Amino acid sequence: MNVQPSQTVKGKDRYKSGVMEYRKMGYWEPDYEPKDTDVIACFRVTPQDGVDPIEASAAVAGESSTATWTVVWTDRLTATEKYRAKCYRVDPVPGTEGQYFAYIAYDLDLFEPGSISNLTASIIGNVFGFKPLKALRLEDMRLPLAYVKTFQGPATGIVVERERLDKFGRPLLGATVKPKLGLSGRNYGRVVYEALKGGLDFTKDDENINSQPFMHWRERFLYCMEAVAKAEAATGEIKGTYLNVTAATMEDMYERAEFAKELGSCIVMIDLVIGYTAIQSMAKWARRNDMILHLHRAGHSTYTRQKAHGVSFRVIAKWMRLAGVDHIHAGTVVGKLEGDPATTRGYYDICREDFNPMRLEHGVFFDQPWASLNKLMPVASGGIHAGQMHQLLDLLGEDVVLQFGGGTIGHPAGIAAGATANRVALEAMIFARNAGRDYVNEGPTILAEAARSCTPLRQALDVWGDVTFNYASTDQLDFVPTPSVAG
Ligand SMILES: O=C(COP(=O)(O)O)[C@H](O)[C@H](O)COP(=O)(O)O
Ligand SMILES: [Mg+2]
Repeated sequence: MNVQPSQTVKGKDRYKSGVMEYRKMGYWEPDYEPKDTDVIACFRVTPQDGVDPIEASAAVAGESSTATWTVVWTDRLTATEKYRAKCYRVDPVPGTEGQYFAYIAYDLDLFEPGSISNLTASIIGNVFGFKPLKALRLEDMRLPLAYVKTFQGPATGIVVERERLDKFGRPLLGATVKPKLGLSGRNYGRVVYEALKGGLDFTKDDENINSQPFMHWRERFLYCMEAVAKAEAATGEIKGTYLNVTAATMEDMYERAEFAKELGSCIVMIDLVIGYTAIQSMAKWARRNDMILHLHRAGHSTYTRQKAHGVSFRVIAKWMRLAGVDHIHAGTVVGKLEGDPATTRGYYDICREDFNPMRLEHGVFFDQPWASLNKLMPVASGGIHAGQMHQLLDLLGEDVVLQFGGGTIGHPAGIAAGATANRVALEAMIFARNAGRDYVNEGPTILAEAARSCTPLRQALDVWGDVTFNYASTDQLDFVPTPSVAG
């Protein structure tokens, strides 16, 4: 592919009525140097057959900022050179035919401060349906410091969460109550009590538990908080249960969250499907009310999982850190759901670092400052069990919630035994790590040693020790971008 110089039409020809290619309208500017205050997006563009990649990329810049399909004279009433997004670099995706990484810079004034809805209405607004493109994926974004500063960020943050829970030096342990649907409030509360008493720090509602005929929300909240209080009394530890306040309206969500607070809960939960504005509203509520806010990423795989089309989860993670949730499901690598190790590592870094350096090997395309926004606790959940503890600690680190739903509740000796197995496995692994042992390679031995004096752990290893989910990932990093060939 040849380098194409700027083709922006200058002078009065630029505003002559009619259709003009996007690259001629000023949306392809290979000499443009992004400003520190620009928002930058990297898209994976798959043009239709016969469509020039530079023109396709310029069109993405145009349609996600100021352009329409034809020249409009009203551009001249604005500072159009400033407001036009500029595609300044296009690289072929190495090893993949017909796909290109397009880098686009947006002036900060195009965005309302502190609004994910406004940001996304531009960046992923119309452009994903644009006919000359076969597919489009938002791979990553660089959010400038000046913009990051306009967001609240995580309501509580990892440091304060640990202080409130009085738990340090190890991952937190949780479990999703199963079955997902159908339990009555009283039976549900029993699961919560058993799991917390057995050694977990948290239990949680599943993404689709709201207020159904078999258990209305108040019933669930009452039984769950009774279970938390009893488990705290029995163990002397602080416990929590993520009460899912997801509902049809903001008013309903506030009502549920207020009730959770009234009952003494330290945490509430929402689902990603409630939408960006609702998430930001709940984050502000959580900050005002000293609550931890857990986000389940329900629905994300509909647009994050396919490499060629949609939005990478690393971008969703960035948006959610800005939006202000405290927990986010970010993948397990070894569990039942999609999670390439290198890609997942990138997500975890986005949640937990104060500054993300560009790390192409983890899919992170840009340096990203976080301006001291609180850190976001990643949550690993989905088909994990005690036999993987060494791998989980190695892959995911210490600031993470490990959630074993089936891997607690499905234990042959019952829920409390399942929780104990997980707690003992975790503490044995942390102890081995802190004692300087090679816990990754010796992991199975360390677990077997611990299981000698812990029957629940032995039973868990007997049942699940060999369970793995080995499938090809659909969202692997297939590239280390080479220097630009067009820009
Ligand atoms: O119910 C579960 C896990 O249950 P279990 O522990 O029984 O498998 C969660 O909804 C998923 O993990 C979400 O996935 P993700 O965390 O990837 O968003
Ligand atoms: Mg679930």
